[in-house]
Amino acid sequence: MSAPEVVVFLRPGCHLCHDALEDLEALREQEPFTVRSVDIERDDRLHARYLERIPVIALAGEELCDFAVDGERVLQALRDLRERVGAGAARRRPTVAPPRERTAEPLLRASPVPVERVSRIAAPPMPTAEPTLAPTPAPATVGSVPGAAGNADPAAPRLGAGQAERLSRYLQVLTQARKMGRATMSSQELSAHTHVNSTQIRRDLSGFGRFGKRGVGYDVEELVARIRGILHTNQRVGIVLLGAGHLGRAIAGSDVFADHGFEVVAVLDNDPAKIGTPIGELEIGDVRHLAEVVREGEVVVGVIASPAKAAQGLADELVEAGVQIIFNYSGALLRTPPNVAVHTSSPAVDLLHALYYYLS
Ligand SMILES: NC(=O)c1ccc[n+]([C@@H]2O[C@H](COP(=O)([O-])OP(=O)(O)OC[C@H]3O[C@@H](n4cnc5c(N)ncnc54)[C@H](O)[C@@H]3O)[C@@H](O)[C@H]2O)c1
Repeated sequence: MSAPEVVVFLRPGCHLCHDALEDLEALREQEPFTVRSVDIERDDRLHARYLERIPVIALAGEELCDFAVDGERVLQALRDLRERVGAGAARRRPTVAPPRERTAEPLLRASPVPVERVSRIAAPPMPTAEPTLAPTPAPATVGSVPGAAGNADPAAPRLGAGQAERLSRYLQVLTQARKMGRATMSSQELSAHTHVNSTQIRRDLSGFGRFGKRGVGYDVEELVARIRGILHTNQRVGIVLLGAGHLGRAIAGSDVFADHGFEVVAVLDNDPAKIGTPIGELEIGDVRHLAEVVREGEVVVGVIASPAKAAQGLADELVEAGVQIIFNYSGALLRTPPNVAVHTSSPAVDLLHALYYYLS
């Protein structure tokens, strides 16, 4: 019997696919088989069918696993196939001519897809420098940072809102890990800290090149740089902080924003007793100079850390000054034009979420 053929549906640049080929190579020490790579990008039907699951590993027309090689499953399927072929050969033994032994059925035999024969398993070309995240349809996209667009990575793909949100969470955890002196982090660990399952994480990061190393994990430094490039936060983003009270002082004195490339260019308040006094490395400015500060400091984000009753007025002034992203700590329900993104921070939200699962 000639060696059965395992088919791997993949695309170039997918590091999970590359890992799968390496894993199959290792399995060949335990069972004899050949490997055929099929590039799904050469066939629309295969692309539509497998894009979200690559690498998909198949044997004799049956899909065995996706995202990664399940070694046990593949070996078992090979053994089963060997037995089936052996039994078939035994049943046909009375025939005069020795039967031509069955080999594994190629999946999608009629497919016109040109396939690449891999006699020795070799890694497919891995253009790791370019992100290959599939662009998501326009309505769910996240706009690039106004005012920082000149610095945006032109090669970075448009991300869906969910993808951008998850990448921001990965970045937050990885940045913290880096601060704590960590050089690597596994996808399982990233999953535990972000509450995103590790398959989703691997899928999100698979277009970023080969950052993960089996048994070692992601290189924290490299991945931080790469995600920041994709999220366009590898450049300075100016912030104006409104309200120099307890919260304003805490923010100004911490690196909560600085860690991610945000620079607090000014802290403004309306209390004459506070104006002109130091806060962090700055001096508290007069909120009446807001428009000027936004213009000269190339401010992109306005952070409201005032009492709720002052928040709408401050939001109006930010919009008037041209700011399109407002980070609202006050909890006030703000009315803003549709082109302005308001993010309201409430520590209670995450707790409410956690409580729901605890109680139900
Ligand atoms: N989301 C969170 O995690 C979180 C945490 C703490 C506080 N908060 C909220 O943040 C806000 C600030 O809390 P705090 O404890 O720092 O309050 P605070 O009273 O200590 O400070 C508020 C500051 O805003 C200034 N201010 C008032 N009106 C202003 C105006 N029109 N323009 C500019 N400055 C003005 C005040 O002079 C004061 O310095 C509150 O709305 C609070 O509920 C949110």
